[in-house]
Amino acid sequence: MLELQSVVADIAGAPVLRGVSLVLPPGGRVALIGRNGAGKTTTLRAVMGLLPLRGGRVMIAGEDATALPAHHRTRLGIGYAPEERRLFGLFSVRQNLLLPAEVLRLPKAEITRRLDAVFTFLPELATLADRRAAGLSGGQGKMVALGRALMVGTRAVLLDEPFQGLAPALALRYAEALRGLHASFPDVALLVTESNPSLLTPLVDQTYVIERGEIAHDGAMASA
Ligand SMILES: Nc1ncnc2c1ncn2[C@@H]1O[C@H](COP(=O)(O)OP(=O)(O)OP(=O)(O)O)[C@@H](O)[C@H]1O
Repeated sequence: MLELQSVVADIAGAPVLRGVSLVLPPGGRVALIGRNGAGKTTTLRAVMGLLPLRGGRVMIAGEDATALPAHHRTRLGIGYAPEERRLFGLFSVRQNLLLPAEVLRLPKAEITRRLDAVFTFLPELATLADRRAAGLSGGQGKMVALGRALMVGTRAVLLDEPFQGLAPALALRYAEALRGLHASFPDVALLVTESNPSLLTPLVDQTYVIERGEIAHDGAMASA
């Protein structure tokens, strides 16, 4: 569904990704584990087309997406929840969820269908729907960011360190939601980053370890 082939990228003249290759199969669940600064965020940004590549290719659904602008990648069904959520504070939770689907000019009935599916999957978002995003806790905001990624991520969602800064009870709830993702959205593949492998390994089929911009190790995990 998604494949990085020897992706090389620099930031401010310094090499940050040094030939990263990874495969996210359709409906698969993959973790990208690495210390702070290892290149996890940059890898996800490379998938989304948010930084120029010096080498390599990004394949999405069998198509070479390397030269495609970010909004085209979203249109191919990739939802992205960045680490720092980036919600619109003055907008309600519902408006934040609707926005990316409206930007894609999806038909109204399809947007409603997706919003219903997200509310069924994350009922806490239905409860918060009319609240302004600015008034949410960090953990609530992470849930909204997950829901927002699912509004457009019909093929894959990319979650950047979703557990970072979550209180333990919310981390448990978030992990429970990720465990249920496949049952509710069987076609949606999951690529999730984290610095602490113990949080994610029970939730994924495959894990890649990134160190200083290089994939150091990959292996299949026992399924949850
Ligand atoms: N805007 C920038 N300017 C200069 N260097 C940057 C910039 N953004 C990232 N880097 C560098 O690129 C490298 C990889 O950063 P990246 O954010 O991808 O790491 P990460 O694995 O996601 O870690 P973190 O957990 O800190 O987010 C780091 O060495 C970082 O210092």
